[in-house]
Amino acid sequence: MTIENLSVNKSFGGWHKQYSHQSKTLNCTMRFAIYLPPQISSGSKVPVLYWLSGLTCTDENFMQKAGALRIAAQLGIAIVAPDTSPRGDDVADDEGYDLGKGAGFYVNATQAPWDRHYHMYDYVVNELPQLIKATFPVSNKRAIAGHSMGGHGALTIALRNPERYTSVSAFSPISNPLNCPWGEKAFSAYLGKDRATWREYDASELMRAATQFVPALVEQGASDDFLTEQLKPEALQSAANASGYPLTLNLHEGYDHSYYFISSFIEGHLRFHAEHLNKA
Ligand SMILES: N[C@@H](CCC(=O)N[C@@H](CS)C(=O)NCC(=O)O)C(=O)O
Repeated sequence: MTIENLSVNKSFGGWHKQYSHQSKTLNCTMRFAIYLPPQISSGSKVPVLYWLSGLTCTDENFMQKAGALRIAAQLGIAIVAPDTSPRGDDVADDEGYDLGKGAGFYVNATQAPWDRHYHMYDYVVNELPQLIKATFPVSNKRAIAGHSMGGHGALTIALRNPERYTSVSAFSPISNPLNCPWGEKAFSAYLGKDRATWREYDASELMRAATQFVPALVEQGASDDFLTEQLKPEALQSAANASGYPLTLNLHEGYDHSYYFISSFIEGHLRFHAEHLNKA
């Protein structure tokens, strides 16, 4: 496992770093970012929050715009931000911003031409955490969070792997991709026509059937342009009610879909994760 360091920036006493590596799972070269808090200087192993970004993003959007690093430094949490899809000239793409590069949807594609590279589910669940553990001073404690498409990714990954994550949170997640245009377009392409195969990537379906619980926190802006057609947090709430899932869903008057919204509430999410990551 060779990885190459691309950048280092000291920030709030810790370090923001970007790396590239050859991913076996995605069959291409990938970039990710990690924030290492100051606590690693004393030889401590720190827990990790994985952040999954939304459509059109790379590893950079969250690290530059969310205002998370000051709080992560205080709390002693590392943050890992992967890219949102496989990358490279030989990777299949689409003209739309909501399919192909920048839009991997955190699934394992089964349909050509996408199945050659688009295995973001396995990358985030298996390969990336193994690489992070082998390379950085991190403990086995892991949490996961994300925005929009990344909120869908974080919720579905935590719901399917409850033993791996202490907590999950999301901003403006695509909560019911089976029943929205973004989800229908991406899942038809990546997973094919059989909608039965889509269910394992739908947060509301998974939450409704859940028997093992990972504490979940969701933030949603009431003035988000995507709220009614694409995001459907009411489907997630009704699923949580059905299974008794420990979901806290907060709706915020006037906030939209942007990083202005995320940066307004990120501190609460980091503190929520710290509380669960620091439990024995
Ligand atoms: N039509 C929009 C949709 C993309 C969008 O809103 N992306 C969100 C995630 S779903 C985002 O985080 N954009 C990058 C940013 O704000 O830094 C665009 O192409 O700009």
